[in-house]
Amino acid sequence: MEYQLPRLTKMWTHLERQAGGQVKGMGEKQIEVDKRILRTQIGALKTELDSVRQHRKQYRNRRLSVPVPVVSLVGYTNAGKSTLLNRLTGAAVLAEDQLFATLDPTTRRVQMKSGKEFLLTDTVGFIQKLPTTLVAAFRATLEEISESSLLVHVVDISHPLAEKQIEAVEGVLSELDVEAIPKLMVWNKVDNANDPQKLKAEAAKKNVICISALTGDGIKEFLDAVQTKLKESLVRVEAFIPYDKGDILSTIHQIGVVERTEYMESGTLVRAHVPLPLARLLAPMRKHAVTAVH
Ligand SMILES: Nc1nc2c(ncn2[C@@H]2O[C@H](COP(=O)(O)OP(=O)(O)OP(=O)(O)O)[C@@H](O)[C@H]2O)c(=O)[nH]1
Ligand SMILES: [Mg+2]
Repeated sequence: MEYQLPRLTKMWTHLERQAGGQVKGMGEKQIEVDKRILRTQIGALKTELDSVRQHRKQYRNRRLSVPVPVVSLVGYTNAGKSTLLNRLTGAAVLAEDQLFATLDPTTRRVQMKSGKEFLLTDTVGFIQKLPTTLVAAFRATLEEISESSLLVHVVDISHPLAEKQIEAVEGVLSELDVEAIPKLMVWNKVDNANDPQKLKAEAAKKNVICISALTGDGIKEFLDAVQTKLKESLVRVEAFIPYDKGDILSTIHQIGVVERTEYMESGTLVRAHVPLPLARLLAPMRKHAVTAVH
């Protein structure tokens, strides 16, 4: 609509022509009315975007209290992100969690066979040459990408312009300031490719995972790769957990890798590798660790 606004001018000149120049300024008036309607609609949409933004922020804050790593699916529109999310919902490894389902409809909790878990989030698809004003609008839904532990870039490798789409996605990502977040590239729709075997050989060389969200091909490899990447992004912490915070200790065991625990008089001293959100949550207890050691 913002794009349309300054381009309305020429739309009504035919009215004047039809009237044979009798009613000069007729089109002019109509343009003003149209502009007013557009401005009202733009205003309403902006208010709505703001409330979406607020909502998602609340989701994120609530998620922080359950510090499971968040994995975001990003990629060009139509790459198969939503299909992949849904495929995982159907897989045995995934536990649909009511809590999260109500928290955020585009986020699912995935539980691995190892017992580890993560949240998988679907995002809006990217497109080429996104106008700057649109980037701003999308930002509301894309903000949470920047808080993920891992970005999974889903590519429709069967698309003739796959290379260009990859570039476009990387371009948008660079605008979102997420360079520091680990990434995993996934070539989707291998079932649709001319030579799936050749593609898989090529992918193996590039550390890319080949999947078909449609047939389920490669899903196990995908989950393994996510697991490995998440492990690599863990942060080493040492914290003192008081006995009345036993739930935190079990969370550490559940989503982190525990190196050492030492039971002390008033709590447990634990050394572990944990996802960044959990490390943040443990920050106040890490101070205690210093006093406990000395
Ligand atoms: N052949 C084939 N088709 C697939 C595969 N995965 C997804 N599709 C199809 O691709 C189309 C787009 O899938 P979506 O999951 O909606 O794509 P998306 O990335 O979520 O798209 P946006 O939400 O627009 O960004 C659908 O028609 C899917 O059925 C796959 O592995 N193989
Ligand atoms: Mg989608």
